[in-house]
Amino acid sequence: MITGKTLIEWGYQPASWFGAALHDANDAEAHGATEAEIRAIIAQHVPPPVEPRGLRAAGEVAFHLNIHAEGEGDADNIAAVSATMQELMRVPTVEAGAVMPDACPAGVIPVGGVVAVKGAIHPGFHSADICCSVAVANLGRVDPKEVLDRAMTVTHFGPGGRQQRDQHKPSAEVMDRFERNRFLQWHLQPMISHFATQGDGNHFLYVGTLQSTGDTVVVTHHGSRGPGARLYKAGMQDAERFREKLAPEVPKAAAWIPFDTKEGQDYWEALQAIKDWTRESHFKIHQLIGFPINDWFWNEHNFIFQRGDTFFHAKGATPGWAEYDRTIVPLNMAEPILITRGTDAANGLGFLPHGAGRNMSRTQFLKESAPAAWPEHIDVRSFCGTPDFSEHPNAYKSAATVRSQIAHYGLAEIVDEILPYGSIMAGDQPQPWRKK
Ligand SMILES: Nc1nc2c(ncn2[C@@H]2O[C@H](COP(=O)(O)O)[C@@H](O)[C@H]2O)c(=O)[nH]1
Ligand SMILES: [Mn+2]
Repeated sequence: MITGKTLIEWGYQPASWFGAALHDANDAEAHGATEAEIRAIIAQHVPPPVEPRGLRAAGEVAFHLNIHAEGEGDADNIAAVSATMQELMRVPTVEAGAVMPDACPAGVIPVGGVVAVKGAIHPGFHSADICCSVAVANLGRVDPKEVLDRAMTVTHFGPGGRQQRDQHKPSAEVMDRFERNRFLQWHLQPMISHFATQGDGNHFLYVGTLQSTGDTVVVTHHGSRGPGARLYKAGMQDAERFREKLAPEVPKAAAWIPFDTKEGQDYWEALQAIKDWTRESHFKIHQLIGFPINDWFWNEHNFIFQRGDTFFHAKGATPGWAEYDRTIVPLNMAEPILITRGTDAANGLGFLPHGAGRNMSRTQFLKESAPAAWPEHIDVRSFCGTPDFSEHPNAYKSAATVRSQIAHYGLAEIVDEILPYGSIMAGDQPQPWRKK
């Protein structure tokens, strides 16, 4: 009998074609074929070698730059973002690119960067915070202070998940999709313990009033937490295996999983399950606050979006086509949050900004500015007790500039605004690993 072990002894690497080859080989053996004849049958099943894809020449594919310098630090920031985009456009799967007005450099793809790709999923372009997103709940004419007080007792910030007595579950449908997906079925514990948690950094729970009606609304900002980070890690490992064969010249961080493979299909389904988990996680926090919800919407701003046969990888950009009737653009804790409607502009590849972005790192900001208080007109609370002033509004780029550049590049219209009352942030976390 010819088995996989036989094929390996004959010098083949295990691959998906083994099944059909073994079937035909054993059939031939049963009909009296010689080893030479069987070897010939096996050879017919071996797919032709794949020609590795190299990097494109610099400048071969252009990108749209929807940002221009207006304030201090903008020019350096734009130069760094453009340099990253120029390298990114050399990746052979990438067909188009765009930079949003809130862009800032960050690894292989800038924050505020969008790339259009055919037939491939690049986990490195959504990074660990898969499906970072914003969600709005309209609670009607209730007292914003009471909303913030209640929210402080029911949300969760900080590392890890909720204690067992305080845990909530996503829907049975989402849990079932996790259990059936080979990328997610190892992460059932954080799927529950991290549900309805917000993490840290610039994730927030913001309470404000709608400019159009005066209604009180809650806006949450967080992503897929531990389950998403684990999915990203597994996706990068699979992508690296493909990169070694398909495009060894491409940087590891830009590796991809071909969409039309079993791995590609499973990873895509895992992304959709993670997205639904994240949407439910926002909604659960809003429900826990305990007021009836009159209106609810959300959007992802760190995700891969499929339109036809193109996969738009958006690292910090808001989708702006008809399916997304109302989208949410936060700027900083002291500014209104914009309710936007994208224009599906070609120069934005259909996207609009997802915030204001930063011109300098948190560490640099604290070194240069070190604010000692939050702006007086807002009620800011630090979940972990100590304020994290790297989240001060001054740490972000000018909100006015981002607003004017949204208009200048025709990326969206602003349909309403949420005026700030106050926010809950994670606050400064003890980071014992940094003290070493
Ligand atoms: N309303 C608030 N907006 C904030 C706050 N901190 C940051 N931001 C804005 O959000 C975007 C999105 O950040 P990202 O992590 O998804 O890249 C950021 O660019 C800021 O403009 C806040 O406390 N309140
Ligand atoms: Mn985000």
